[in-house]
Amino acid sequence: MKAVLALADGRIFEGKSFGAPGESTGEVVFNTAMSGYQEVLTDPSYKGQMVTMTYTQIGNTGVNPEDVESRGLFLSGFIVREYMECYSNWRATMSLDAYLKENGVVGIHGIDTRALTRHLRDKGSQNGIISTSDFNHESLVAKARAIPSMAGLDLASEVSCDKPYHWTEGLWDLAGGYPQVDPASLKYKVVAYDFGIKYNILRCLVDAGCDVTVVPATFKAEDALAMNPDGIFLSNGPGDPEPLVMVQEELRKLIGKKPIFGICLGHQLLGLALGGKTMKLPFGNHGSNLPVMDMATRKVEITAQNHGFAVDLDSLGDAACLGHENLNDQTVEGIRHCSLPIFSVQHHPEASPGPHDSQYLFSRFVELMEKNR
Ligand SMILES: NC(=O)CC[C@H](N)C(=O)O
Repeated sequence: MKAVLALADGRIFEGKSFGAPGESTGEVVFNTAMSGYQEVLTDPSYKGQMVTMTYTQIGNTGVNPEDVESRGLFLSGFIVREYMECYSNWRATMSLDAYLKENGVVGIHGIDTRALTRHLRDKGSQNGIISTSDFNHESLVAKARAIPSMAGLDLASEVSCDKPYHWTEGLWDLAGGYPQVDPASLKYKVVAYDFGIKYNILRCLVDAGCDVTVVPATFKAEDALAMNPDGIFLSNGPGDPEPLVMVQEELRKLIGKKPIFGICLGHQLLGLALGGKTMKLPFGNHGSNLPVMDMATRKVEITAQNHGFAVDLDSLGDAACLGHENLNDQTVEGIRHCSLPIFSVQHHPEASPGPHDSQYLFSRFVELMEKNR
């Protein structure tokens, strides 16, 4: 079946349908990870976006029930060069096409994803539409133009959990899969704010010795403090951090009370709570091969990233200093409070998918909690 991708600026890509048929809109972004498409698909931070993979063949390893980063698929479209229906992997239980159909995600394959990526890189991320029913270019472009910009959108509250829950699953290994860890062996009580949290963050926290209670995005600071945690964690999530004003207000009440660690949207919200500003990047960083420097050690790590917004360092004044720097575009990759045990990173130390270079950050959080007990 035919499918068409139309961008708001009028660029058209004609290809074939895979996954669910229908029509879907979102901000089109490119991801440069060479593997891990299932983790990309289940990352809630992609809500409201359509993802194109720069890697050429997608689907080869099928889909399995274990490599999921959340309870579902939140992205609005998936765009690939060559979809491989014939999959092979000992863990696979179904094809990618069947998985996308089952989850209602519209896909398109057989298009020139290199041209699409270069276009987005030169012109910036923009809204688009994939359709398997309307092939009229003008009508499609008009529909793509009608959808709201990602800037200003509060999407985190749509993917957060409804009520608090306890997490005890540790990191996967070949011999035993995902272990259930005895909470009695976990030394540090952590309240993790869920703005669209990825499971592997929770697993990394457990692996570092944290007894984690996940709470909704709207959870009040006083309720978090009443749980007497050793530390507060702020998760990744979709959309623009700026409209989450209530969350920023609650975070302000936590600053100075407990050690805090934030990742991605959590990092951006922390920047805003500290009085800084965030901005939209032209096309952001989405991939698992992005170089970052830890300013404390001046070591370079290769990181997983998925973001379209960034913290503006100058706007923070003396409230925080640069903790990590992105070596590709020199954007703020992390901040560190000058006197309090508070830090955050824009990238993803939990990887999934991606390298594990940054996993030390979970130990850094634990060290802060140990010192401040
Ligand atoms: N992965 C994330 O947490 C993304 C944060 C935010 N939605 C951004 O695009 O920058």
